[in-house]
Parts: sequence; C-alpha cells; structure tokens
Amino acid sequence: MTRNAIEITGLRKTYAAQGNQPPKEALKGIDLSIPAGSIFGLLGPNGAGKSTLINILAGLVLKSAGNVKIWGFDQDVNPRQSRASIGVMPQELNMDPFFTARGSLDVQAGLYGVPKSQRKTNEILEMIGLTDKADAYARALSGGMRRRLLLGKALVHSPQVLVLDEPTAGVDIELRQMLWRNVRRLNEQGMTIILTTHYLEEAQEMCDEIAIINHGELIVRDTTEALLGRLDAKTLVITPEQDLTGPLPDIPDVEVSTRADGSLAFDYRKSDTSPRRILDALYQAGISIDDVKTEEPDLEDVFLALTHGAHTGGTAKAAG
Ligand SMILES: Nc1ncnc2c1ncn2[C@@H]1O[C@H](COP(=O)(O)OP(=O)(O)OP(=O)(O)O)[C@@H](O)[C@H]1O
Repeated sequence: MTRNAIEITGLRKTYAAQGNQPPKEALKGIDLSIPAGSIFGLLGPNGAGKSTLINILAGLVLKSAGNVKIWGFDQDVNPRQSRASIGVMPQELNMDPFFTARGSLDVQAGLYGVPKSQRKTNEILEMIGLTDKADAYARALSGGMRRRLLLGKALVHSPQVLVLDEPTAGVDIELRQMLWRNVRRLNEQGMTIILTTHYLEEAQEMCDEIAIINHGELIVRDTTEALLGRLDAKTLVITPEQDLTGPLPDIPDVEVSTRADGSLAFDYRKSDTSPRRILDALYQAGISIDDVKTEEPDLEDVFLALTHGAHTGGTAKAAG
C-alpha cells in the first residue's frame, strides 16, 4: 500500500468576523490524501482556500474542525513531530533583514532544534546557489536570492514533506529553472513536494497528481494525466494549400474557425467525430491540405471547465 505523506479529513476553517466583515468559511470540509514521494499540485482560483490549507499544514493557522496527519503524525496528538515533518516555503518574502544568509539558516535550524553537528548549512547554501552570499545580510540580497533563501530555510530540518506556496510568482526564468531543478532533485531523493502555482503549464509539467479547490471545497483530485484525459474536446488544425475562396465546409458536430495565420481550426469532441471525418469532408469540398496537426486540451482548459462549473467534455480552447 502506498504511504500517504499527508492525510486530511473533514478539514474546516472559518475565520472569525472582523469589523463589519461576517465570518468567512474558507475551508468547507476537505478530505485529501497526498501520496509519499509525489509532486502534488494544489490549484484553485484566488481566494479558493489554498493558502489557508497550506498554513494549517504548516501549523500557522488553527483549523476549526477536522483531522490533519503529516507523515503519519496527527497534528493534535503529536504536534511537534507533525511540524518537524514539513517545511514550508512561503509566498511572502518575510526576511530577517539583520541576519546574514548563513545566520538565517542557523536561526531557523535552531528553531527546529537541529543540533549544530547535524546542520547542513553549507550544503543548503550550495544547493540554493548562495555560497558566495553566505555572509551578506538578507536586506542586501536581491528578490530572487531572498526567495532562494526561503527555500533553504524550509529545508534546514530535513523535512519529509516540502510545501512551496507560489514559488515562482514573479521570478525570472533562470530562477524558476533553478527552483524546479532543486525540487526535482529533492523529490528524487524521496521528498514529497506540494506546490501551489498560478502557472498551470508548470503544474502540468511538474505534478504527478493535482487537486483543485474552489470556494473552500475540493472539486477534483486525480493524476495529471487522467485530468487531461477528462476533456473530450480536441482541435484539428489544417493549413490549406491555397487561400480559400469558397465557403467553409459544414461538418455536423464540428465548429470551424479561421485563424490569423490562414489555418482552419476544427473543434470537435473525440466521442462524436473522428479526424478522418473532417479530412474526408475537406477532400470532398476540394480543399487540398498542406499541413495538419491536432491540439489536445491542456490543464488550463480542464481548470477553467471545472472552476467555472462547465461540464468536462465542454469547451475547447481557441488555441492559436
Ligand atoms: N485572516 C483571515 N481573516 C479573514 N478571512 C480570511 C483570512 N485569510 C483568508 N481569508 C479569506 O479566506 C478565503 C480563502 O483565502 P486563501 O488565502 O486561503 O485563498 P487562496 O486560495 O490562497 O487565494 P490566493 O491564490 O489569492 O492566495 C478568502 O475569501 C480570504 O479572503
């Protein structure tokens, strides 16, 4: 049986009323297990409850109800062990400006009770590419370097589970690649990775499994592959040999549109039409074809279909 790194049952969070704001039910009973060794994506629109969930895992927000186990340790029964099993790289760049990079890592290790002899400060500095900035004060580091330091801080106690909350928001390509290289390496060494990202392409590329939450509820949880297979929509794009002068062929159950580059896009559902039918119709209309390609839905299509209440099997993206 696969071991679960995280087991969440019936998790609820209601933030207390503030001023004239009524109480806010941010999580409405989440059940979610995350297998050990996976790279798991937690996705959802703004305000869905992702940060609340992550902050509960990190022990930064108190849950209102439900049960959370991290690496088998129940947060309520074994709070110390459950906290020691998880490291969180937060979204905000909250830094201790008066510590050096090395000092920040040391302080963090101290907070987690890691004995000096077991600290891996140099190894972590090397991994996050800050060896030459080890003695620079955090306030003198660039935004990208501070972010790397946050990753380092999340690793000082060698947690089994690493949570990355929007790790690549607003970072340049080089830093993004470095982060993903590190994440892959840590995962290969056995660490379970949970990440939230607004970049769905990134989630599609990085994550084995994905959960989508919306309005505090879990709406789907599946392997990335199965999620991508949920949408029935497909697009066949053909480039005609000559510019078309006559009307476009009318094919039942297929929507056709012209793209800016002169190609024709035929949106269809795999369950009602085959590409062969489209190609036959073009042949009969006397349209000769220079190039053909198909386009599959991507995670963005799945995400939009699920979070906008559309049914899977619905919209095809007008990719261009
Ligand atoms: N401290 C708080 N007090 C009151 N309401 C809060 C608090 N923190 C979050 N909320 C509300 O709870 C809901 C969920 O917020 P949360 O930050 O968990 O969402 P999110 O999915 O992380 O969004 P984002 O992607 O924008 O970070 C939102 O409606 C938010 O306004």
